[in-house]
Amino acid sequence: MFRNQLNSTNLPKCRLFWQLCQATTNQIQTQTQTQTRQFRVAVIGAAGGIGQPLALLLMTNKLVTELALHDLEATKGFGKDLSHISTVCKVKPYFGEDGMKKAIKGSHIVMITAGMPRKPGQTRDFLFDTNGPIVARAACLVSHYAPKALVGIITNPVNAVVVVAAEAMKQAGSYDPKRLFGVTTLDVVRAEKFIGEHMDVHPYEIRIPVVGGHAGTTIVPIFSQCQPRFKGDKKCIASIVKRIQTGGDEVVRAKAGKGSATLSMAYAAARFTNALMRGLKGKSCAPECAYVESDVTDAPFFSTPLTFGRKGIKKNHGLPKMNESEKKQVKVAVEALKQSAAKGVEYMNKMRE
Ligand SMILES: NC(=O)C1=CN([C@@H]2O[C@H](COP(=O)(O)OP(=O)(O)OC[C@H]3O[C@@H](n4cnc5c(N)ncnc54)[C@H](O)[C@@H]3O)[C@@H](O)[C@H]2O)C=CC1
Ligand SMILES: O=C([O-])CC(=O)C(=O)O
Repeated sequence: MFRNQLNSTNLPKCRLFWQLCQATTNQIQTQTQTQTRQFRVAVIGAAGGIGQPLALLLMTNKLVTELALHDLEATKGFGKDLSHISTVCKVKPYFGEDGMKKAIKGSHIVMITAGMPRKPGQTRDFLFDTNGPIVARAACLVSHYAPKALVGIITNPVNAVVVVAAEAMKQAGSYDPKRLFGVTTLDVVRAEKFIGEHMDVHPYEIRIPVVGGHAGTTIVPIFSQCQPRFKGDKKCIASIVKRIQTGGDEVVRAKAGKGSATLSMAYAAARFTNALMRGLKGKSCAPECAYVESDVTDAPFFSTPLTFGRKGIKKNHGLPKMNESEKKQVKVAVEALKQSAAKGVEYMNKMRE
């Protein structure tokens, strides 16, 4: 409105007055932008295949004020590159062992993508021995240096390393189950894409909960709750469910030894981070599924639709209504997830000994 007034034809034509008005408008716009852009987000593993495009997407998010980029590899080069993008977001590159602590300190959100991706023929579980300790250390540092931060874990195997993170935080003295998330958004993104293609509907219009975990049959898309209503027979549903469950393998095969999903994952992680930030700001956002500690099933961690608030999870919406076939799939997922959780706990108990 103020801007419209300034642009009004009633303004005196005096040049100096006009320049002053313009300067004030710019100042107001800058202040408004600065006031709405207020989160420091740390990306751990930032130089990697997911980390770089995730940093780029976050750089363009109006809610991010500062991006802390950490990797064992140098982040200075691509950090400098990003810092030339004309948004008000500041870029802070960190590297090396000590850098992780500095990147985490003061962050409102910490997205962990550090660790090995799998190769053709490997399961996500194969990565546990390598990635478990990386996630444990990052979680421990969050517990010490940013205990109020919301933490999104992308690193695989999500089903087990999120439990490792929880145990590491408990051992470090500060763990809040409302603030720790295994990022399963890529499963939802894939479901929206594949269903959208099948129904010839824009993927943005598809809403479907994908519950459970993030590996094979632990990924359970609830087609009976798909909106708009899914059009297709049982055989068709089974084939799309299979494609969602093996979407990761599809990409790993196509990349033929050069890693796993990176760009689609960065898109999914940026969407998830945006939902967390909207929650922190007290703004509304459609529920997103994530793998969190819960008592919704017998598995200690389970992905269900969540609404976010200023302290992380505001509401866990629990399991959606399901048909008999979906209930059976959830049962299978729960058994597998109980084992993954036990593996995470056992690992951290051994570390303590
Ligand atoms: N949750 C999900 O849906 C998905 C998870 N992933 C997982 O994300 C992880 C990362 O994948 P990419 O980015 O493709 O791998 P990448 O190998 O391209 O990048 C990983 C980065 O982590 C860094 N790193 C390793 N140890 C570190 C440490 N201790 N501290 C800081 N940085 C460290 C590496 O230097 C590297 O730059 C993998 O475990 C992969 O399986 C991948 C796709 C989807
Ligand atoms: O499959 C992998 O290893 C990476 C991943 O989690 C996915 O693409 O869903």
